Amino acid sequence: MTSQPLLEGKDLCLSFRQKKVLDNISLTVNAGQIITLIGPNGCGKSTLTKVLLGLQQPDTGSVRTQRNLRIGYMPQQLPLDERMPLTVSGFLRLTRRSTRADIAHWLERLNISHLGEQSVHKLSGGEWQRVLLARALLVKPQLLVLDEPVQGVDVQGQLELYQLIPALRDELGCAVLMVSHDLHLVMSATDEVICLNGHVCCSGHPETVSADPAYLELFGKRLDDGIAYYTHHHDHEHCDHDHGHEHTHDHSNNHPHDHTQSKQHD
Ligand SMILES: Nc1ncnc2c1ncn2[C@@H]1O[C@H](COP(=O)(O)OP(=O)(O)OP(=O)(O)O)[C@@H](O)[C@H]1O
Repeated sequence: MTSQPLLEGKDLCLSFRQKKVLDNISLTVNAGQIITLIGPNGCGKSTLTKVLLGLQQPDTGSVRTQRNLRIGYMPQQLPLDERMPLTVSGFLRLTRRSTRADIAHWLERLNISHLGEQSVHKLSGGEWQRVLLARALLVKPQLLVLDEPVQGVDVQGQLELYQLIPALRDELGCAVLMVSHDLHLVMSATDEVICLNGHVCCSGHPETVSADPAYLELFGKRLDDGIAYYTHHHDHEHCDHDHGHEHTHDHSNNHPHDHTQSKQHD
């Protein structure tokens, strides 16, 4: 029996001042799946995310979500009024139906318990990202939507956050839709990649996308320039070689896809 998708966007088009930002994009998010949208700056990743969340109307196309779907959204930016005194715990209590116990749980799970009474205006970029993630988790999401979750986070912190995402998916049984600039950083944390540049350039398992001519056209130059990149070594077995979607992972510890050892410099 196949279950209904959590979310389905069909033939989405959107232009801003005659510039086509979304060009006939369709995508489906199924329960438990981690999907990553990648693409260069300004290619429409955040816009697509907002359209899928119903925060932005498409010109044409449709979005269908499962009834009463609980979505935890971590936006790219959340401007706060600097004049408003607000602690981290106070900020998280603004989330609907959040309890003190849930807040304490997520602060501890994300290793930021020590920040509970700190002013939200005095946090580092990486700390703020974790607070925003805690806020998204407090709604007990069936779908977690993360727009550039590692923005302002140092490289070690980025690796930790990307290792955390599949673990959170397993703990909550939720699906994840996230936005990233860097396929090689996220490839161990994602089941499917959708590479955008207005339209969908290519999509599929991260290994497949990283070798796709359309992906290399967009990102290949970066590798030629000699910037550090990752080689991904599988620690799991694929059941379906043709489609590459079904695979079993070893989730026996908190870091189910620890690929940090495979970092290679060009
Ligand atoms: N509300 C808006 N009005 C006009 N133009 C917009 C609006 N929102 C986004 N754009 C434009 O649409 C394009 C896509 O923006 P979007 O934020 O979706 O890109 P992105 O892929 O998320 O970029 P980045 O990686 O830099 O975050 C950009 O050229 C942006 O300037």
